[in-house]
Amino acid sequence: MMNRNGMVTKIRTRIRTDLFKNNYDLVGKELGRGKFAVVKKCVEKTTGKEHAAKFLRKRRKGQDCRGDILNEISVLESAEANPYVVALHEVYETTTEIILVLECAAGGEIFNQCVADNDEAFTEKDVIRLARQILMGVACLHQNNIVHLDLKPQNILLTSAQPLGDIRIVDFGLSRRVDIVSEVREILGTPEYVAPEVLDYEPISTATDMWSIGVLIYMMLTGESPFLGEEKQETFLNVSQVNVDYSQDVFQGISDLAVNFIQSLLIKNPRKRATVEQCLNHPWLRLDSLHHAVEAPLDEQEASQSESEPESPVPSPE
Ligand SMILES: Cc1cnc(Nc2ccc(CC#N)cc2)nc1Nc1cc(C2CC2)[nH]n1
Repeated sequence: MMNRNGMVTKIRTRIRTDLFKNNYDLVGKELGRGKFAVVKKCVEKTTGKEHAAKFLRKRRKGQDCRGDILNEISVLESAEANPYVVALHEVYETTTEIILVLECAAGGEIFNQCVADNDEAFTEKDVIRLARQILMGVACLHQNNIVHLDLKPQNILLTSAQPLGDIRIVDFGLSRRVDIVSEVREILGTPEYVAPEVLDYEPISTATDMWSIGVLIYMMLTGESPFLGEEKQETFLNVSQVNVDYSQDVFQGISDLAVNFIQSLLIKNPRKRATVEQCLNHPWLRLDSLHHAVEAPLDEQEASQSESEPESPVPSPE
């Protein structure tokens, strides 16, 4: 069943009402905290396996938000077959909260690598591999007519940071089914990463996520947030005017194909933006396979080397 703004309230997962703490021990410090949720690492008593418990308050600002939480669960269920969307293990309910027991991605947020200094920063080859995984996860959502609406470096986790593992897309608290939702009632997401149509209260679509992916890849390659201003208003203006710095200062050592990939996404008109399928076919993502190609004769290698990118780590912000 779907309510007025495209949120599903029917789910397959059994909601347990026995005590979460009978089956799990909470360990270590908090993993994350939002306005209405806190995430803590926990260990399942019967298996010793680590999970992440997301405690979601059912009542927010005096409103019953149980339907929103069931929507998040339903989105996780629809992507359960995709390896790059975080897996849902169990669900518990108390009088005040719903607890999602989720797969634990031990490597944490890619945000930390985006802002890391040189030796821990991503190489372009790392970013190509991780970008492909992000796109395959988002493709699964878009094929189910679901938009994430909060794609940002804090919501892309790693199974392992050293050695660099695989990504997991998390936090479907703002997700919507696009076949129902065409208008945004309030500004969703984080200003630095949201598409112009969200700021202009215009219809959202799968293209709204593609803009955010453009911002994500820009940050993973350069360590800089393309639209971030001193104040929120400046950030909004930068997004609305698509003020992006593609200069050599920011992109030195990064391939032209990578820049072209980002430019195909940071486009104001949503209809002109690349779709997730078009991104998965972009030559930049095949650059990585070039490095494994049979060694070309030296003169061809030097020629191709000028287009493709050296192995140097991407620059961190000054
Ligand atoms: C090691 C770790 C470190 N930092 C975070 N941050 C974080 C980011 C976004 C959200 C927002 C959400 N959802 C919650 C925590 N999550 C971690 N592991 C998780 C976190 C999770 C599931 C998603 C909670 N599995 N493994």
